[in-house]
Amino acid sequence: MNAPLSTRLRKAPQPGDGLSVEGIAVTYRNGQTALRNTSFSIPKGSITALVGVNGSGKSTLFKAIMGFVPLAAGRVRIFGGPAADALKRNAVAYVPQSEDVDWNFPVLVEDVVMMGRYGHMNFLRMARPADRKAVDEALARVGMADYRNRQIGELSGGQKKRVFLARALAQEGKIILLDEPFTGVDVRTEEAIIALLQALRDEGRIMLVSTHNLGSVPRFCDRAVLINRTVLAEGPTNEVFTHANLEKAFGGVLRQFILGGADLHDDADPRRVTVLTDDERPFVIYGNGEDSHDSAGPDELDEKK
Ligand SMILES: Nc1ncnc2c1ncn2[C@@H]1O[C@H](COP(=O)(O)OP(=O)(O)OP(=O)(O)O)[C@@H](O)[C@H]1O
Repeated sequence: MNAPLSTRLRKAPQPGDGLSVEGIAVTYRNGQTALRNTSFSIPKGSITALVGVNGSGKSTLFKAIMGFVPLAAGRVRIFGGPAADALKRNAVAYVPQSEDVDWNFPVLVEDVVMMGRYGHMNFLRMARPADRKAVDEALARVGMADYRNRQIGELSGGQKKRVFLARALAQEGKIILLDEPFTGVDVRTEEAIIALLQALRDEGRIMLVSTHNLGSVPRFCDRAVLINRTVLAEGPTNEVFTHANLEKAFGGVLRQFILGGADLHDDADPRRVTVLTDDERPFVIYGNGEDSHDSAGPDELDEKK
């Protein structure tokens, strides 16, 4: 027998229970307004893509959630309370863009991951057995245990990303913000990171991932937020990731290829294949018109013909 409606409604994860960004604005000291009236919310146990052109405010949004930049308006709520409380509890982990990290700083891989434990330590920052265990587990989980005594600057781009992910895991962040985790990463590492994010989602964590790899988004992200200085569209990926919305988000920046008619079919089938890309991994749409959002990875294309 079905549970009463009230019980089912209570159990369904609600966006307000997770991360909620409510009408925020960020203006930098040089007068540049990077975000205005920006609102969206995402529930626990989900992966959300943050998508927008260069300079659309993705990194600024992460910094606003982390409290690194002041809000000129609005507020961020986490698990129904003020973001500052969740930040104090180390509930939010941030994996920055590679360009934002000084890789020449002489520090070992295990020390980088131990930094994730700082918030759990007292002011003397003396690592306890529980901290060392968390570091060991985090390194093992990203497949970097063998590199623990290497200098971080000696690693490849993909290995560095995995170490920073390990730092977020060691922190035991319930919300993990990842700024372009796939840039400069080979396909195998990308797959490994995606598998890890999916496992973390199944543990009930929230991941917000900025990416330019449009083709990957429908494959592993439950939701998407399209931004350009404000939110253009947000919600479940299959509703948000439409041709019309991507056009709105990217304007003339996207490269677009359309295949249809005799190039695609040997009958009068009106359906077309549209490939949108701003990066190496394109987003492929198959359907009748502008509003179709029947997406497929490039390798699925043959089956759809
Ligand atoms: N520290 C800063 N001081 C002044 N302006 C800034 C600062 N950081 C970013 N901006 C400006 O804010 C806007 C948004 O930048 P942001 O880095 O958030 O974009 P982004 O979407 O992350 O871009 P990308 O995809 O290139 O990483 C840009 O116009 C940028 O020039």
